[in-house]
Parts: sequence; C-alpha cells; structure tokens
Amino acid sequence: MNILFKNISKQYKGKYALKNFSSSLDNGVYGLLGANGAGKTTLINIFVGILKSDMGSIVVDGMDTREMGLDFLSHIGYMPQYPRFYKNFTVYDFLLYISTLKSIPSVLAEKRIKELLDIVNLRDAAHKKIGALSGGMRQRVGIAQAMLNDPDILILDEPTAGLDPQERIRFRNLITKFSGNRVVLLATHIVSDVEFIANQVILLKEGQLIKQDAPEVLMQEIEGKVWLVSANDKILNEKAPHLKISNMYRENQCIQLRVIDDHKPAENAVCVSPNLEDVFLYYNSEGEQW
Ligand SMILES: Nc1ncnc2c1ncn2[C@@H]1O[C@H](COP(=O)(O)OP(=O)(O)OP(=O)(O)O)[C@@H](O)[C@H]1O
Repeated sequence: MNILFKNISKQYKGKYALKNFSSSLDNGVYGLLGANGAGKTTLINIFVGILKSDMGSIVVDGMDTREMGLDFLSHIGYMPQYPRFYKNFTVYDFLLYISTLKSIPSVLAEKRIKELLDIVNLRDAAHKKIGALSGGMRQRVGIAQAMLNDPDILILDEPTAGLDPQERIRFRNLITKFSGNRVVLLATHIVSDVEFIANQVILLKEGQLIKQDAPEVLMQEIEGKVWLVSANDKILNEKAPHLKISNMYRENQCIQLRVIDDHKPAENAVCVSPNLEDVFLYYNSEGEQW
C-alpha cells in the first residue's frame, strides 16, 4: 500500500494550519510528531475526510481518495484525538454498534470484538458501561473501535493520552504486530510513543514538513550536537540562559544539563548520543531556558 500526500494546504482565517504538505507512505508505522498546533490533527482530519483541504490531493495506491468515496473509508480505521462515546452503552454493545456502522456482518463482528477485547485488555470490562470506565480504559475502547474493520490504514490521533506505562508498552507492541502489511499513522507529541516502533518519523512544524526519515537517521543527523554539561555557578549564571536545554538533573552538588548546540557549549561539555527527544527539540523548540 502506498499513500501520497500531494501539496496539501489548509488555512484558517488567512493563517496556514498546513502548508504544501507532501509525503509518501508505504507499509509500516509512521510517527507524526509536532508541537501543539503543528498541524497534526488538521492533516489527519483531511486524510479521513472530516475536513476539506484548500489545495492538494491524497492518492492511495494510485487512486485519488476523492474518487474512491466510501470505498476509501472501508480501508481506514480512525481514532480521533477526543473520541466521543455513548456512556450508557456497555463496551461490547458500543463495539457492536460501531461494527454495524462499518457494515461488518454480525457473526464476524462478534468474533472480532472478542479478539479485540483481549488485545486491548478489556475482556473483563466488556459488559461495563462506558461511563463507568477510567480514562485509560476508554482510550482503549477507542483503539479497539478503530481496528474493528481490520483496516489497511490505521490512523490514531494521540492514542496513548491517559494510558498508564504498562498499557503504553502493550499499545506499542500491539501496533508493531498489527502493522505488518499496513500503514499505521500515529500522531503524537509524546516522543517515546514512536521512538521504538516508528519505521519513519514525520516531523511537522507550523504546518510544514521539516523532516521525514527513520528515527536512527534523524538521530544520526544531529550527532555531535548533544552535550552533557556539568553546570557550575558560572555556567548556570552566564551561559545557561542562552542554551537550548533538553533536560536537567541534580547529581550530588552539581546540576547536569543536556544541551543541544551546534558547538561545544562549555569547556567541560561532553558529547553524547542523541535520542529522538533531542531531535524533536533540535527542530521544534527553543528548549527549556534556565
Ligand atoms: N477550527 C479551527 N479554527 C481556527 N484555527 C484552527 C482550527 N483548527 C485548528 N486550527 C489552528 O490550526 C493550527 C494547527 O492545529 P492542529 O489542531 O492541526 O495542530 P496539532 O498539531 O494537532 O496540535 P495539538 O498537538 O495541540 O493537538 C493551530 O494553529 C490551530 O490553532
């Protein structure tokens, strides 16, 4: 499967939410990373047809999605950033209802729902009302409903919001297993969600694509630009206010700064291997100022 985004633009009141976004996606997991307001949801909403772009087109396996009509929808599974549920429905009934909307035959739907309840670890909650679930459990119902039709293209907008660490790991493993011969597009600003599972990271900044590559390539590109600095008073007072700091922690009497800089930021700075969070900050932020 191949998805081509061709020059997608969208403006709100004269301001670009998405500007000339072009990208090609083959099977695999894609992490759509960007700061708040970068345009992730706008792109996804255009992709799933909730929003019309001002310009551009999306081509799936050589066909314009606008020409595919409802057939396109049968290929996708989608979980919105803020899924809405019928709180009086039980988990099982809600999934059955969504199956009906997706025209999944009932015998097949029942089997699939049972599988998915196991996958998202909600079997014991199957007959609980959605209104009585925790936020993280509801989130898992959202993930399950997106996967009901066994989609070729799975689009998840901030899927791990509210999940505890164990469920996050479970989610990542689930996506890896699921993604074999499909496209999974996962929008987030939580870097660790995609660091270990994304085949490619798509970095969005202010509506524009700034990088698309494998995480290890992106990390390699900023090799030599991430430093650990043991901060004495002089560094803290004079230098730190001007540094892009991705992390700081106290070690004994000293504060250790993780600094992103094209040049060695201090005499005692030691160059360290970049991680994806450094990449995100390198392109996206001014860093935490001291
Ligand atoms: N309905 C709207 N009306 C006006 N501006 C909008 C609307 N929807 C989005 N925007 C603007 O478009 C830009 C991109 O928003 P979008 O929601 O796509 O970003 P995002 O990357 O998903 O952010 P977040 O991580 O906070 O969800 C932002 O500047 C936002 O304020």
